[in-house]
Amino acid sequence: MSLLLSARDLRKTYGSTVALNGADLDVSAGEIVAVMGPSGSGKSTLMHCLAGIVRPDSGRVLYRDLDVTAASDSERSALRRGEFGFVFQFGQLVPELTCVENVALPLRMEGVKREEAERRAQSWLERLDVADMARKRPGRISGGQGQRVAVARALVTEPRVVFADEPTGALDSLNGEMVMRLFTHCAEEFGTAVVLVTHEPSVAAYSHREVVVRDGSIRTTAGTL
Ligand SMILES: Nc1ncnc2c1ncn2[C@@H]1O[C@H](COP(=O)(O)OP(=O)(O)OP(=O)(O)O)[C@@H](O)[C@H]1O
Repeated sequence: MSLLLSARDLRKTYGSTVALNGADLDVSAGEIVAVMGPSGSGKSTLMHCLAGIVRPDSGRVLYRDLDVTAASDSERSALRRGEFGFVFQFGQLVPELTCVENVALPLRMEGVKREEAERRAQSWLERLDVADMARKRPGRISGGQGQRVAVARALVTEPRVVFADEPTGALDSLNGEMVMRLFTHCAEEFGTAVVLVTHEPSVAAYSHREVVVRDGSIRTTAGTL
């Protein structure tokens, strides 16, 4: 499978805290990579650098032919909107919008008409077994339901790369498996790459490759591919 993302020697400090200390990672199309490691080791910072949300102090991230680290803010936001999908732990759904409007939002931002965007959003809500929540606002549904709505929103644009920070953290094991099976399906069918941070070995078991971040760099890799 072709290489999509390539990070070399990423370094990032916050004041005197070293968050990344020379991290390297390659991610190919169709690959699910589980990023593991202790709290504070730099996992989220690594993901944010890969996704062009945080600019590293030094080092380089390439997405296909684009140097993400050197790209302008508008190029990076176009990349995030058009090519990437995100599932983060907290604060991801817009509270004033219904669930179906939340899922449709990335499509609306790309100029898709409301009716078509909501039809596509509804079909993803169905795949995640939260179709009944479509007309409710996020404050009226459970944390686990909200997490599945957020997964639907990340996948609705059929992104080339999904970045997911603990995507199954609020889910029971059956729903966690459902989300991981859906990621596996997207990887196999559409060549979607999935970079996910998890502490759960049962979730990491769905990945093709596990990487462990320690003290801001990748320390070990175990491959099953
Ligand atoms: N915006 C920030 N400002 C200051 N320090 C930060 C910031 N983001 C991260 N850090 C620090 O950088 C280090 C790495 O943080 P990061 O969130 O990447 O770790 P993590 O492995 O994702 O942790 P966790 O598993 O607890 O989410 C930590 O010491 C953290 O406190």
